[in-house]
Amino acid sequence: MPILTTMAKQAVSCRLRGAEILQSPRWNKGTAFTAEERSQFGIRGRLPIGIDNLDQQCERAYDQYKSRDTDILKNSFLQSLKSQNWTLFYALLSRHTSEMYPIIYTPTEAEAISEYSHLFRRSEGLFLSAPYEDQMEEDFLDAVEGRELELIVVSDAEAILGIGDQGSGGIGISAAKAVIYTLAAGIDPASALAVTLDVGTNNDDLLKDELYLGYQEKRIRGEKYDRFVDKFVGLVRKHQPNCLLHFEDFGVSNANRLLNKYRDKHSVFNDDVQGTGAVTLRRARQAPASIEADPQLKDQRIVIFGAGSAGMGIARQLRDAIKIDDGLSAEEAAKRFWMVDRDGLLRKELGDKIRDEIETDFVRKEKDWEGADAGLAAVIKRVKPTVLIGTSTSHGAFSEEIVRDMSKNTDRPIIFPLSNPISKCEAEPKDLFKWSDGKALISTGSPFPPVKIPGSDKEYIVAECNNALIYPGLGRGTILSKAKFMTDKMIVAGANRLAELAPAMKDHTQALLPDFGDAASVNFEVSLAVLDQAIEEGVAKCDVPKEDRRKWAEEQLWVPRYQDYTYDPKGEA
Ligand SMILES: NC(=O)c1ccc[n+]([C@@H]2O[C@H](COP(=O)([O-])OP(=O)(O)OC[C@H]3O[C@@H](n4cnc5c(N)ncnc54)[C@H](O)[C@@H]3O)[C@@H](O)[C@H]2O)c1
Ligand SMILES: O=C(O)C[C@H](O)C(=O)O
Ligand SMILES: [Mg+2]
Repeated sequence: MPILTTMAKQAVSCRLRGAEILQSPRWNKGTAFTAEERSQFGIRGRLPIGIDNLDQQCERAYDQYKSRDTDILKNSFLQSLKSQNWTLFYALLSRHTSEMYPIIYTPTEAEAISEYSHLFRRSEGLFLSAPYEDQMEEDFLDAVEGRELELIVVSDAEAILGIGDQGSGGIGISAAKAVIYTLAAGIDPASALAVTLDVGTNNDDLLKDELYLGYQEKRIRGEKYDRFVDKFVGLVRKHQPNCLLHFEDFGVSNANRLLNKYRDKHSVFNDDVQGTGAVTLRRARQAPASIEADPQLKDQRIVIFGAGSAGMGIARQLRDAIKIDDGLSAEEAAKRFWMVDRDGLLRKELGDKIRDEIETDFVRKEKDWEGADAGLAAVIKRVKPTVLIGTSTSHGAFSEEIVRDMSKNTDRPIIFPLSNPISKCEAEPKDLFKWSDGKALISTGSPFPPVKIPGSDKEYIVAECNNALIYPGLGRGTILSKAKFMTDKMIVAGANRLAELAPAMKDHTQALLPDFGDAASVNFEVSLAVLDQAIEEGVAKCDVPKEDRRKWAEEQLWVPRYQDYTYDPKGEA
């Protein structure tokens, strides 16, 4: 689906001329500069005489894209296009969204990040590095260039997808998430900034790599780390008080802790904790709707494998939903969960091995777990779960034995191997389908092709349960509302709207989450729900009458379309 269209923008005045305008991805039109603009901006002789429109440019760029043989080469091509011309880059993506999503985002982006120092050609975003802590404000202001930002995506790169500590390569995830905000939620790329906090790396390969480009020391920890992050958040609050601060892929000991530290001080959002929780809640709620027994969430027995940022975020969201729907206490609702991590089931016996921020409600207290085998396979045998969610980064952990055991006890086992990229996924959909005799309801974190249903010409569509289906809309709604904080109720409102948009709501044979090709229209609806909730809750700083909100929000979408320029030495740059 093409990106939503909006009102045409006025001609803008620009003060860049000559090579400068051609080298600015924000302003550059390449061969689409008109004859008049070429003359005004002093670039007539710098371009071939032919003049293209955006469609022609997209056609040429698509041919070039197609000629790259591998996904990583396609990714490099698109990165390079982005550094040259934002309008063309986003116009191309919006014409080929389903095809290019996995190239600019998960899973290919993981490969680009892990090879960052070797593939490096041109930098983007802002690197705040530990040795330059005292110069942080200067570096921040230089990168912001006097703009009023709507969005900052920041990562310290300690837990990139499932591929772990990637040091300075983490800029790739901040930039990729920002791209999705523009593509799926119409955020103007000039009002977004990707940031990496380069606090060192504990990745031995990077520490040894002569070409590594980041701060080549062990990570700073403890008070020093907290001071560094605090200084950064302080700068955002001081210079960009209305900007949404999106945290991405922080390590497990920091993700939830930092979210809780800042969430009542500024508009912050942790995608791995809150975005993943929200999208999985919608997916888990809808799965039972497609089976005969139609059990409620509270009737499910839920095993989550990988009790990190995403696993715990999902557990908390699902627990809160059960609590609200059924009037249960948090403690009672938590009894539906069995959290399994490296040391097996989170159970009382583990004592100090359980991380501080894990609520005791999620730790099993039953005496008969003491001294018992508490590994995943044993837990599946004893607990007989109806839902199994993977956020462990442990490739292949959902074995044939586990899936067959689970399938013995439930008509339609709900199995979501959510770890990214594909090399970390707990199981492949085709295997889950086979081992469950076609009964499993499957969702994955990375894209997978449909599974052929044996003995039929039909295919099972594997819904992609990735936070990108919801975070752009959650963020956009918060930005539109100028809310001081992103509240839990705003997230739930967005998640509920997402649920209504699943193709399966109209036709049970269809996918249980919308397709990524529809991400722009889906996230637009999510953003409206978040905006409504923020206004209703009284946290919004804007107050647009309800009947005008849709049109008002549409008018503010950035769309990849060329505007007319006039040269003005006092214009924008
Ligand atoms: N689909 C999505 O939208 C989505 C969103 C967020 C995260 N994820 C994926 O989930 C995975 C985890 O991400 P995270 O941010 O929670 O990371 P994290 O580091 O915070 O958590 C990972 C957890 O898994 C545990 N673990 C690691 N190896 C294990 C093993 N062999 N057995 C059992 N437990 C093990 C760790 O101890 C940790 O508690 C990643 O692959 C990430 O890509 C997917
Ligand atoms: O980046 C993604 O694809 C989803 C998620 O944020 C992750 O960390 O895996
Ligand atoms: Mg993430």
